[in-house]
Amino acid sequence: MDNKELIRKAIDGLKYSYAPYSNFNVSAVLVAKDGSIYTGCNIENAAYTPSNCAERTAFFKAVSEGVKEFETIIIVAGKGGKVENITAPCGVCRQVMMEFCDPKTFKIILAKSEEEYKEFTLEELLPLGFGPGDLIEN
Ligand SMILES: O=c1ccn([C@H]2C[C@H](O)[C@@H](CO)O2)c(=O)[nH]1
Ligand SMILES: [Zn+2]
Repeated sequence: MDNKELIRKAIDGLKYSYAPYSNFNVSAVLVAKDGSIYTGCNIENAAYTPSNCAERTAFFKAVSEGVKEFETIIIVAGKGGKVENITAPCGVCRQVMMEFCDPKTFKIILAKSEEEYKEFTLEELLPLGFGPGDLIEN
């Protein structure tokens, strides 16, 4: 899938976002190195803290199925499912990305539409990140 198709898939996934408290809908499409694709939406909770971001939903779906090498994530978001701006991943999600992705090559695409998007590496969004390499000798 090219970037446009991936962004379309992310926008389509906004309909699954469960966000009755913030009304801020987020959808992510995670592309693994083997070509497989994992979607994710934010899932809120009446107790608030159990809420999960769209990005982590996608990562945890993939890892729970044995997939741990990733190339790209596409993120779209907006109040009431209307995407008006690009939205960057929260710090917790950036840290989860750091666990499984090469900060120099993992691409984070923040999209407003199929035509308008910005692309970053994980390193750009999480400079000097702390990751597995700091604990495990490779
Ligand atoms: O990058 C982001 C930012 C926020 N959220 C979710 C968490 C919560 O459900 C709602 C408002 O913060 O948006 C995400 O899923 N991803
Ligand atoms: Zn997050």
